[in-house]
Amino acid sequence: MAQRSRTQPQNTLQHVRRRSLSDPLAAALLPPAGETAEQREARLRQEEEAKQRSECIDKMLKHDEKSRRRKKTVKVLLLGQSESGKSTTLKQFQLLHAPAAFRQERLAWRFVIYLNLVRSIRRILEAIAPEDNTAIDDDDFGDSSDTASIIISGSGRPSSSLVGSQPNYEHYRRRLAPLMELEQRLINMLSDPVDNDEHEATHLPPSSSLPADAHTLHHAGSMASIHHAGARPAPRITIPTASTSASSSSSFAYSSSQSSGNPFMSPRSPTSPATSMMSSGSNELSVRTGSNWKKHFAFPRIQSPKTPESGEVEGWWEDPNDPVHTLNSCRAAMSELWRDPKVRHRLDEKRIRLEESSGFFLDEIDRITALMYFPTDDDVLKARLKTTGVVEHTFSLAKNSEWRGVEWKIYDVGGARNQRQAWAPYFDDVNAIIFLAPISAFDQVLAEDPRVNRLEDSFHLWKSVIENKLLAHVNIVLFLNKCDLLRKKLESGVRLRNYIADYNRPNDYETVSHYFRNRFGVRDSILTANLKSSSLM
Ligand SMILES: Nc1nc2c(ncn2[C@@H]2O[C@H](COP(=O)(O)OP(=O)(O)OP(=O)(O)O)[C@@H](O)[C@H]2O)c(=O)[nH]1
Ligand SMILES: [Mg+2]
Repeated sequence: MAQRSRTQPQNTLQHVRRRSLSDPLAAALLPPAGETAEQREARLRQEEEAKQRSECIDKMLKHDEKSRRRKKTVKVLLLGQSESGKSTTLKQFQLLHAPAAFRQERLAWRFVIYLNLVRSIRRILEAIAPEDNTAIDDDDFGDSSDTASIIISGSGRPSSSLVGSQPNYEHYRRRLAPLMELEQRLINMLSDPVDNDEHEATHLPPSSSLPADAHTLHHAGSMASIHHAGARPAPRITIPTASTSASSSSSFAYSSSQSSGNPFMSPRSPTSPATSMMSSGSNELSVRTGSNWKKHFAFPRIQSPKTPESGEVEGWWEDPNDPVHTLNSCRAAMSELWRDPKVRHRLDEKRIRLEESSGFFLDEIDRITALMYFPTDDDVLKARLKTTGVVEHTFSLAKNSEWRGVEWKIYDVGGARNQRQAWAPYFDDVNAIIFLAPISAFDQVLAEDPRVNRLEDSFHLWKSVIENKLLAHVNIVLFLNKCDLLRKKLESGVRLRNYIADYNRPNDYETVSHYFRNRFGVRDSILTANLKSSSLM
């Protein structure tokens, strides 16, 4: 055996020498001629060590690659103006992919839903207030600058015939006064849950008073974490505001009081049919909550059974201080108010369509004010809470999904104008952007600036995103959102032609939505270029 092992390398050597005639690499690796037995042994030992080192490196590389694949992260940024539906889209992701966590938090949304309902009631009371005193007393209603979201469209002003002959709604105001006190209490509760730590915001300034770099956030998931707006260095980037960019680049053929060059009809124009356009949520209260608000409210105080002997369930409804009691005691007055034909007529006169506004729960007063009300998935999706700052949500898809092993990070941002400066720092680091444009908003104006049409703002925001060089490598998905509201709006007789003068096609949903699809740039050359550079086309 020993003899064989000594002669075998010589045979191999001869073989290699023969091969080396035609193989330059093999020739370069040939042992030196006249190699002694000791030299050969040392060389073979070195070769063996090198081979082991190489195998070890291969193993490490394979391991690194495996763990890199295991930890692959996809980052998605949700963009769009305020109330475009970003947080709702995120909730839908959560419901689909992390339903257990979503459902665990449902109870926490109870207070947001109550607040939405109370604010709709306040909005009605404001609308039916005597003409010479449209603002409701601060004593009754807290900060009167905070109104619920409303949608107003069409050309109508309140009929002058109503002035002076208004029914007296005083009894509603009297019966519903406890709700106005409750509104403030709910706001305080949401902003200041008892287990908030001292580093989190614990107060609720109206949105108008939020500093431009507001960095306190609310989040919508147990897996959320907070990103302070200033946490990343911002690359140089400009997101033009609609008011500065509207006149120059729009390819929209909107009619207008065109002297300004603004293709959208000005809501202030005396000749515009949009004279009564109002903000969708003027001075909407921004609830600045810390990350603990859901944790605090999500754990129901339910004990079942109440005692070993009884089958009764004990819960929050037995706490006399729970907000549900005030709501429950006002439910009859709320229902009467909402069903009162004169009140509805007044809302129609003022072109206020609360049923299309954010956080609309007026059709479900009885269910929502029930003592044992527990929000459904749909209720949570419908609940409206404005986002301030940027919130990061992390989750993984189901194990059997083709995306298993991939970690998803979704960034939900505030869409109001004073929030948009927080977007840019995320641009250089995301894989995809989902941009939401609510196409039902063609007859609305921004809450932050009632001179700007919401659709116009959305369009210019969209353009500034797709034209942005920093985003040239990013996959951009456009969601034309609130299609259900668009359909309802058109069916109720609101005419797109009144807002886009050279729109001369039918006013049905299919034609209008197709028109918006085109307008939002599926044919846009810049979008095409961006999609090409990101290998999507
Ligand atoms: N009817 C209808 N309502 C929607 C749709 N998408 C969102 N909403 C509602 O619109 C309201 C506003 O949606 P949000 O998701 O809070 O809007 P946002 O873009 O996060 O707004 P900001 O946080 O202010 O930037 C919520 O009450 C949602 O339930 C939709 O497609 N149809
Ligand atoms: Mg939001």
